[in-house]
Amino acid sequence: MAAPSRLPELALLQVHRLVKRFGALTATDEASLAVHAGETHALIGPNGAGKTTLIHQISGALAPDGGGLFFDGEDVTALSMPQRVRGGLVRSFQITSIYRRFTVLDNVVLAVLARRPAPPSWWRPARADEAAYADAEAMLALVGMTTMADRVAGSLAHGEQRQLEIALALAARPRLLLLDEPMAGMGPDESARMVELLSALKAQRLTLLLVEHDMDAVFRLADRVSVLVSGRVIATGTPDEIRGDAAVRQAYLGDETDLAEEGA
Ligand SMILES: Nc1ncnc2c1ncn2[C@@H]1O[C@H](COP(=O)(O)OP(=O)(O)OP(=O)(O)O)[C@@H](O)[C@H]1O
Repeated sequence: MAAPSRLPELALLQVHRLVKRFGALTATDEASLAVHAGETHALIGPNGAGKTTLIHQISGALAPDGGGLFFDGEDVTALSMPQRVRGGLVRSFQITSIYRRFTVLDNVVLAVLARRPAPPSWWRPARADEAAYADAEAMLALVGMTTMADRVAGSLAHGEQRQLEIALALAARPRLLLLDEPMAGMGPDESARMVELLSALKAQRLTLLLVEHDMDAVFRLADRVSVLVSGRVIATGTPDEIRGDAAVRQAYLGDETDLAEEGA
């Protein structure tokens, strides 16, 4: 038998010909995508292209109508969201359980304790669990919130809350972190801080799949970019390859200058 001309692509996450229909609308139309371990992969596309719908299927919030999802080689298509989270496939900003009257640090400690299947010391005050506090402090350091540890979560500004949400997601020990529009609703200063935070995660080689409209951030952060148009991935490549791709430029006609100028 002849040897294959190419080894199959090794991916941490493989999205294979995924289909999602809403009535007559095909929101995900045989979309395929591979996210490699350790990379920052951005998913971009015009409004209504199906980015959020695709992320929801990857996280397990929505069941696809066809195709499959493979995480670290395992078919996870039929797994529930909690099962995926336990396996390390975690979406940030799905966690709405910020306890507004608790401190920032206590919020992260609770998230650290929650990931333990059966904590042996569940009946002891959380303060007693030094390891959980050490873990939580390390996560706050990673998201740049060490100096905010003792603040009440309800007093945080919008951008700071999103930083905290990333710390909470990190507490689940993700192997792949899905980020749906992390800069949404942020001003320039908050966006710059979020880019810094994501750069820190990238430096740790955490695998990231990022949906973002801020092209400047996308082209600065991403190792590879996939472009979704009408539910289909029409191109995947490095930021330079994507910027020069004729089909992508065509799809982004209205935003062409954005693509050409940002991150250049
Ligand atoms: N629950 C739903 N029921 C019906 N149609 C839906 C539903 N969710 C999304 N859609 C439709 O599916 C298509 C893709 O939507 P989606 O929100 O995934 O796109 P998007 O690329 O994330 O858009 P945006 O960039 O504007 O956030 C749109 O036409 C949208 O109206």
